Amino acid sequence: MILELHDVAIRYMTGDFKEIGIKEYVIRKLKHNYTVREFWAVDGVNFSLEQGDMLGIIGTNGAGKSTLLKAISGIMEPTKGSVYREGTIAALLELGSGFDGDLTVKENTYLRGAMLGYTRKFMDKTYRDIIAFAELEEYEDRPFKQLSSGMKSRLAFSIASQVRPDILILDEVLSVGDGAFRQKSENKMREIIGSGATTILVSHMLQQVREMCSKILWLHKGKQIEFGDDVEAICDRYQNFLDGKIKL
Ligand SMILES: Nc1ncnc2c1ncn2[C@@H]1O[C@H](COP(=O)(O)OP(=O)(O)OP(=O)(O)O)[C@@H](O)[C@H]1O
Repeated sequence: MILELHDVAIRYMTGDFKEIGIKEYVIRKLKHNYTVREFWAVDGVNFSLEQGDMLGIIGTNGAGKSTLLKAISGIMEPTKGSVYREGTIAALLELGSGFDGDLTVKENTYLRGAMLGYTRKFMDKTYRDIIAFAELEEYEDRPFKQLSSGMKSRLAFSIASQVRPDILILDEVLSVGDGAFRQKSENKMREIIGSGATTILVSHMLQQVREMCSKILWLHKGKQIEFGDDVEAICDRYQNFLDGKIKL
């Protein structure tokens, strides 16, 4: 067992103090219309993964997929339940975030490596491969903010995939970048899966999920509809739901 989620639920508070700021808070308090609404974006998710699994998370917009990934990667604590993970974890969420625009591409690469728990020595050894894979040799001494968004995601993908985490989380990563890079990143993903890493992928491209994943988690409005290794059957039912043949 490399990852286990037990009854995970995540609540967002909307309109609370943190979101609206102090001025608005005081105004609303004085007018007696300060209300905080709670919203459960993820509610009651249970599943576990073994080493080498590739999980595909599917569900329509707002199903809770990205929110769940944040809890899995540790960016967010679940409001209820628990997430147990083993080994190193690298998450490619909101590509390009977590970088410092004013630092160079090289500095950012080392920084990201350190955030993933890798030593300077390891990064010295891996750095050239990271830059070569991202095809950013000409940019290594430029400030990160000068990269195009496609280049930023290439760098993020390259770092996460070259450093070989035990668990790799990808949020729609394979749909960014141009055609040539997409092919290259898909091949890299297969290599990572082949090497025994556990991978989690969120994708709206059902065909990609069918081809690459060994397990499927289907979320709808925060609830877990299905989880299992019968990829074809779950994807078929999800497709039927998308086509309006199944109601939830
Ligand atoms: N910071 C936030 N505060 C309040 N509500 C939020 C916040 N972030 C997300 N939500 C809500 O939580 C729900 C789940 O959002 P999430 O981004 O996890 O969905 P998703 O399945 O990844 O969607 P998509 O496929 O559109 O990317 C949505 O209804 C969204 O509006």
